[in-house]
Amino acid sequence: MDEQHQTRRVVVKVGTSTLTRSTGSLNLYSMERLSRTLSDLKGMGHEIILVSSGAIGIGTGKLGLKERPAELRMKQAAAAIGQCEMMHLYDKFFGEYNQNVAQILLTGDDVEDPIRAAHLSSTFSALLELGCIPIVNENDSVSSAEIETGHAKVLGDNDTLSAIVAGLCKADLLILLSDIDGLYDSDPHQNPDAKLIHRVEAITPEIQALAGGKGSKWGTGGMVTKITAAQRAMSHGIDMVIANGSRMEDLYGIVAGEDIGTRFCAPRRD
Ligand SMILES: Nc1ncnc2c1ncn2[C@@H]1O[C@H](COP(=O)(O)OP(=O)(O)O)[C@@H](O)[C@H]1O
Ligand SMILES: N[C@@H](CCC(=O)OP(=O)(O)O)C(=O)O
Repeated sequence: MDEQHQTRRVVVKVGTSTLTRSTGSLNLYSMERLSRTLSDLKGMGHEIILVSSGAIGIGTGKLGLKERPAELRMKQAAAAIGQCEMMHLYDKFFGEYNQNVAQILLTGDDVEDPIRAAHLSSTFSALLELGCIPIVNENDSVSSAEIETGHAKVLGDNDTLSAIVAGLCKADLLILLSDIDGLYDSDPHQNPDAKLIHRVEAITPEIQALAGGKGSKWGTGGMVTKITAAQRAMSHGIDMVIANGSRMEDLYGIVAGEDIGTRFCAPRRD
C-alpha cells in the first residue's frame, strides 16, 4: 500500500491565531475549512484527533473585550464561555459532514496519573472505534497551571498537550497548525530574510536557540513550545510537522508525507 492510501492516526493541533482574527473575532472561514478537511481525511480512512486552542480567545471575543483578560479568574471565565462556543461551532461544522465530535478537557494531573492516563487512552480508543473525532483542549477553567506562565507544570500550552495526546494515542503523525509556514532560522516577524527549515532530524541546542516567542497577542508559547512538543513527539517515535493553518488543503499533502512546512523526523520505529 503506498503512503497516499495508508491509514494513519493523525493528531492535528490548531492555535488561537488560526481560529480567531487579529480583531479578536472568530475566523469562521478557517474553522469551517478545518472541519471540512479533517472530515474528508477521515473519509479517506484516517483516524483524526483534534487538539484545539481558542477557548480564551473565543470567550474574550464573545464577551466583546478588547484584550485577553489579565486576571486569572477572568481568563478562566472567558475559557468556560469560549470552550462552549467553540464546541458548539465544531459540532455544527463537523455535523455538516456527518461527523460526530467529542470533547475531552485535560489537566496535567490527568496525564501524569497512570490510572487516569490509562482511562484516557481507553476513552480515545473507544471514541476512534466509534468513528468519532475527539476534540481536546486544556481544562483552563479548573486548572490555573495551564494558563499561567512561570509555574512548574506538566501541560502549560496546547503544543505540549498535543504531543502528550499523540503519545497516549500512539499516533503516527502530529501536525501543528500555526500562523506561520514552519520553523525558520529566525523569527520572520523580526527578520524578513528568515529562511524556512524543511526538515529537522534531531532537536539540538542550535535548533532550540532558533525558537522565539509568540507572534500575536492571541497566541501563547511561540516556537519554543512547538520545539518542546517536537522533542516529546519524536521521543515517542512520532513525526511532527509545523504548517500554516491558513492553507488547510496542505493537510492532505502532509498526511501523504509531502515536503510541506517543517517536518521533525522521529527515528524509525521498525
Ligand atoms: N524561529 C522561528 N520560526 C518561526 N516562527 C517563530 C520563530 N521564533 C518565533 N516565532 C513566532 O512563533 C509564532 C507562532 O506561535 P504562536 O504565536 O504561539 O501561535 P499559535 O497560536 O499558532 O500557537 C510565529 O508567528 C512567530 O512570530
Ligand atoms: N487552552 C487555551 C490555549 C492555550 C494555547 O496553547 O494557545 P495557542 O498558543 O493558541 O495554541 C485556550 O483554549 O484558550
